[in-house]
Amino acid sequence: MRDAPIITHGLNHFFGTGDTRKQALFDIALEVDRGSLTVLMGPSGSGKTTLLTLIGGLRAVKDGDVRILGQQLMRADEATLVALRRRLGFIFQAHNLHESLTATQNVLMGLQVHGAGDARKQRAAAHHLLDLLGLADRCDYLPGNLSGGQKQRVAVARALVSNPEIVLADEPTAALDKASGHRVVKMLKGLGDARGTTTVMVTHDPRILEMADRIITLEDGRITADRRQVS
Ligand SMILES: Nc1ncnc2c1ncn2[C@@H]1O[C@H](COP(=O)(O)OP(=O)(O)OP(=O)(O)O)[C@@H](O)[C@H]1O
Repeated sequence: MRDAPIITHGLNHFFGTGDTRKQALFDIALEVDRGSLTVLMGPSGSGKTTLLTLIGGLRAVKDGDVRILGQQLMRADEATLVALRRRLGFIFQAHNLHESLTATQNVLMGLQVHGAGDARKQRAAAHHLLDLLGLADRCDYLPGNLSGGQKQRVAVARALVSNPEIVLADEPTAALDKASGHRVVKMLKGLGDARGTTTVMVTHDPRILEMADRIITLEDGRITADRRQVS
C-alpha cells in the first residue's frame, strides 16, 4: 500500500562500535496498514523495543529506509523528528507521570507540545478519556494515590489526548488486570476504526493477541513470522 503510515525496507540497526558493535535488527521490511492494530512479539532481546523506538523517531535510523507518515527518517534532522513525534502517541512501560500533577493535569501534558488551545475543551477531552478508561472518579488524584494499573491508564490517556495518527506502545497492558487491559486495547481498536489511528504494540500478553489484526514475531533481530488475522 503506497500510503501505508509505517514503511520500512532493509532496516538494520547496530549498537556500539568496534569490538562491541552488535547488530540488533537485520533487514526489516514492513508495511503497516492505516487503522490496524499490530502486535510485535518475540523473546527478550529480539529487537522489539529497538524497532518501536526507530519507528517513533526516538532513535536515529542509520541504515535503511524508514518512512513514517510519509516522512523519511534516514538522515532526518532533529526538527523533522520533533515534528513527527508530535503526530505520534507513545505508551511506554515507565509511565513517567508527574508526581505533583493530578491525573487530569498529567493527561493535559500530552497536549502541551501541541501549543495552546481551548482549555475548557482540552479538560473535557482529558476527562472523557479518563472516563472511558474507568478513571472518572480518579481525575483529581495524584499519581502517588493511584495503583500501578491506574497510573498506566493515565499514561494511555495522555498518549491519546492529542489524537495521534500512530500509537506506539511497549507492554501497555503489563500492569493491568484482564478487564482494564481489554478496555485499553478495545479503545485502541476503536480509534483505528473511527479515526484510522494505527497502533503498533509490543506485548507478551496472550489476551491481547486475539484482538490484533496482525502479529509479527521477531527473533534475534529478524522477522520470523508475520500473521494477519480476522479479529
Ligand atoms: N542502548 C543499547 N546499547 C547496546 N545494546 C543494546 C541497547 N539497547 C538494546 N540493545 C541490544 O539490542 C538487542 C535488542 O534489544 P531490545 O531492547 O530491542 O529487545 P526487546 O525484544 O525489546 O527485549 P525485551 O523484551 O527484553 O524488552 C539486545 O541484544 C540488546 O541487548
